[in-house]
Amino acid sequence: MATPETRRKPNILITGSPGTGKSTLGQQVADRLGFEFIEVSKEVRENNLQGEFDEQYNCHVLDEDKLLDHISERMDSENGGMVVDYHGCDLFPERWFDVVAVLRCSTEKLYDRLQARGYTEFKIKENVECEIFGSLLEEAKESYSEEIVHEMQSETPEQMEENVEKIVELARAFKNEHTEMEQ
Ligand SMILES: Nc1ncnc2c1ncn2[C@@H]1O[C@H](COP(=O)(O)OP(=O)(O)O)[C@@H](O)[C@H]1O
Repeated sequence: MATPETRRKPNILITGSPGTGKSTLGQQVADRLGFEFIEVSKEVRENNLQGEFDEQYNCHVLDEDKLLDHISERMDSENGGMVVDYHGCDLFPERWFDVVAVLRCSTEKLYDRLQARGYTEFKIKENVECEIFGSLLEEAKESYSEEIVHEMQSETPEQMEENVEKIVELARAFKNEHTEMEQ
């Protein structure tokens, strides 16, 4: 079972409230680094990892155990090089990640993005509140060592580009540190 000490390439988690830009950023980071991208919502849909239907949210809840089982082989591999995006982070084993990016966005922008997605007022309000309280940042800091948690603003295309660069840099720094240790 790989750990941050033994992994050849870093595993990267991109988290944040829905609509903050996780899947857009995750895909760009994976393309730049040649890493594999696990977009959790897509993985769940394509592999039937849903749990029960939630009437209030009008969607299926995630079956966390099924998801973890489904991705564990890739996440525990010594090779590393996985980019994962999900609007939660305390469900994953801490050993899986070397870099955790938490995306943040103003409530006005987030509201517009979620409305454009066709979310109900109820669901928009829940998600915007989650962002106002900084819930994901807190969850990330509680679940991972603070030095690997990076808060990033994701409101403009320029910030999207900066975030890609920053994560690519962090991934390279991880690789350099590990190569030095091996010498
Ligand atoms: N930094 C940003 N600048 C401009 N638009 C963005 C930014 N981040 C996300 N968006 C836009 O917001 C929408 C939601 O992004 P998405 O990546 O699907 O978010 P998430 O995966 O967090 O739900 C998309 O239309 C995307 O283009």
